[in-house]
Amino acid sequence: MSKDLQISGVSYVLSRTLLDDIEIAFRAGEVTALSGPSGSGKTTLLSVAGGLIEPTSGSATYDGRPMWQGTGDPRPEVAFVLQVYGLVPILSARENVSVALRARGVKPAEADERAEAALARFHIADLGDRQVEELSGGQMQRVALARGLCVGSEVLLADEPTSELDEGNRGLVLSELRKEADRGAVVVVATHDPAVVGACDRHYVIDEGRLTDHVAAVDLAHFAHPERRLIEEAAPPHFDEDAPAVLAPEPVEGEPVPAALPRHRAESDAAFRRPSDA
Ligand SMILES: Nc1ncnc2c1ncn2[C@@H]1O[C@H](COP(=O)(O)OP(=O)(O)OP(=O)(O)O)[C@@H](O)[C@H]1O
Repeated sequence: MSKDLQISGVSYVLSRTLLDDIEIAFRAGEVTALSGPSGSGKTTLLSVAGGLIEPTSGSATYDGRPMWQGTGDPRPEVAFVLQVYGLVPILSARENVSVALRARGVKPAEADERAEAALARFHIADLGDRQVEELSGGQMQRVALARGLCVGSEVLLADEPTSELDEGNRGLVLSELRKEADRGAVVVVATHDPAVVGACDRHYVIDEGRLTDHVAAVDLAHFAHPERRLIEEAAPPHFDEDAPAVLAPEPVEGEPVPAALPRHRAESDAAFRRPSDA
């Protein structure tokens, strides 16, 4: 049996539906990108996929076994790189990595040695003794990556692992994620970064908790404009289908009256079109 991470008919409902009948096979040996607008359900899907939360219906299974174990603890073969890092601020960078190994039964001396090597993978071996609370956001992100990747997990779920990194470090992270896939792991990366998506083997897009079926049409550049994202998070274009045209700018005395601007959602915004719109 292939060691894929199978998401079968997964829905997750709280006061509203956060995931709606998701069907994906995350393949072993591949790096898969998961993208979509902010709040579309990427983190929620990773949480179901890794066994942190129980789906309302459907299942996540790896190697034929359910990810949800009834406790919210992930299976031992799963590792996360969390969006908020999940580091212990008062521990050193090395200790933060080492505890993940010790929790998996690695003896302290060996865990420290492997932690050192994991930090070196992300070019932060020199920060090993530094308390995490003294690190920059990008440095913390690399510690979280070192911790996620050091355990040699079979399933690696990374939530926006490059959001704080410059181009050079992003390339480094991508090549390390690739190594994880090359040794046979399932690697899933939730990301807004087109460069990350471009480096992955497969790409799925979520919109309002649903998997879209027009992946090829996604305008990747859309995700790269933080200012545009901020505007759209305040008033997502796909939520206001019937919104009137944006108000015309104030007229300036002595100049022709300006025409109303076109609607915010442009025809080219395929990334945010629902499949039913196509
Ligand atoms: N515990 C919760 N209770 C209620 N709503 C929740 C809960 N967790 C998440 N949500 C909502 O579920 C939706 C999906 O959230 P999620 O974090 O999965 O999105 P995302 O695609 O990862 O977003 P981002 O790109 O901003 O990280 C959001 O509208 C969020 O507000």
